[in-house]
Amino acid sequence: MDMINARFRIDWPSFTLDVNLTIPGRGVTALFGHSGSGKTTLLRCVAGLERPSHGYLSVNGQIWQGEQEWKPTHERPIGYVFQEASLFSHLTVLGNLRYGLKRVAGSEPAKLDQVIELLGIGHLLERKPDRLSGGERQRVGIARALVVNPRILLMDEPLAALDVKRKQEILPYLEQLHDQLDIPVLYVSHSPDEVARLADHLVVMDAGKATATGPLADILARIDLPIHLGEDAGAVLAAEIGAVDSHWQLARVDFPGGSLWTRDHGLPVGRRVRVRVLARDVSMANAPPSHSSIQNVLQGHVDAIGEDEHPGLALVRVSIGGSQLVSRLTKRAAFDLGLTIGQDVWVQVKSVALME
Ligand SMILES: Nc1ncnc2c1ncn2[C@@H]1O[C@H](COP(=O)(O)OP(=O)(O)OP(=O)(O)O)[C@@H](O)[C@H]1O
Repeated sequence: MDMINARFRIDWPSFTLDVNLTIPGRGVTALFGHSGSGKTTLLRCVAGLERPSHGYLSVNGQIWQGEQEWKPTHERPIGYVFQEASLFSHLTVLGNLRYGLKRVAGSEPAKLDQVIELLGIGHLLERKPDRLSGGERQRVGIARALVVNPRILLMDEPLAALDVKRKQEILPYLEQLHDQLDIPVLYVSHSPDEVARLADHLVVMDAGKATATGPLADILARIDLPIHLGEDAGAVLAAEIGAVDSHWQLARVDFPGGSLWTRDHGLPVGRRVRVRVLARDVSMANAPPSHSSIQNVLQGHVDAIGEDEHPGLALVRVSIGGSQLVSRLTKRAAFDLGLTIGQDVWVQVKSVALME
């Protein structure tokens, strides 16, 4: 089975990286954690830019680092995308992509046309980099990383240097990477929103260690992790558009165990989507609510109770059929409801973010 196995130990005077990871060999794995937790250092180890004293790395069956082996960076088939794309200013976009192609030694280059289409940069090919917006530059940077036909794509906060509008512009292209690329992507981010939209798999980094690793929905629904997300705490559900109410312009998203109504985005019935439900938008009751303007009411049972960042708040995980939602409520409300593990509850969901 396709896998990435990575074991690295680095001892610097003020920082130790010590990880032992198995990551799927396909899809987007986000390396998520606070500043200084070691995300970039881990990415650099995979790229061969750091040489850990103890290390092992195999990427889908190829060993890049072992007891005896060490492949230097230029022999590793990687694509690397940084916060800001450093394009050659004297070359056009096409010139920059062709320059990238020269790096391909021995292996078949990616199909240039496919990469250009994937990133939607066909209309920019004759432009020089100084006539591109930040988001366009970054799309060209990603295309350049892909033309070398890498076996893994490493992305280090590729949206961090962009303003909100540019981020929104580039996110749909990044979302397509899941479906269209058959190589693994390691994506460094400290934005919960980006991670919720883009990642399939999550590695949570804290002080040089990987404190949790697993499928995105499972890790986000864990309420016992040392990394708290504050206002961004919540769950992500894999769902499908189940029905559209064109009169009220609403769409129903179905997920294992239930369904929720949200604004219609014009997506067809049957389309697979992701749904993000923030913990602050989920309230709880121990009887079915009778007079409420909130239409999204689901029945489930409490399966975990944990601490929030704020001492007056609790995080409660509720299991609904095969899915889990997280609710954030005051400890006083939790006490008043007499919440215990296994208790039946009704959750009301005030707002649902639909991600295509
Ligand atoms: N070459 C180096 N020598 C010594 N210490 C280093 C070196 N490179 C990074 N560090 C330290 O290692 C720690 C982890 O840095 P790293 O850049 O991997 O964190 P990060 O999680 O990517 O942070 P950010 O989100 O801010 O980019 C930091 O304390 C940093 O100062």
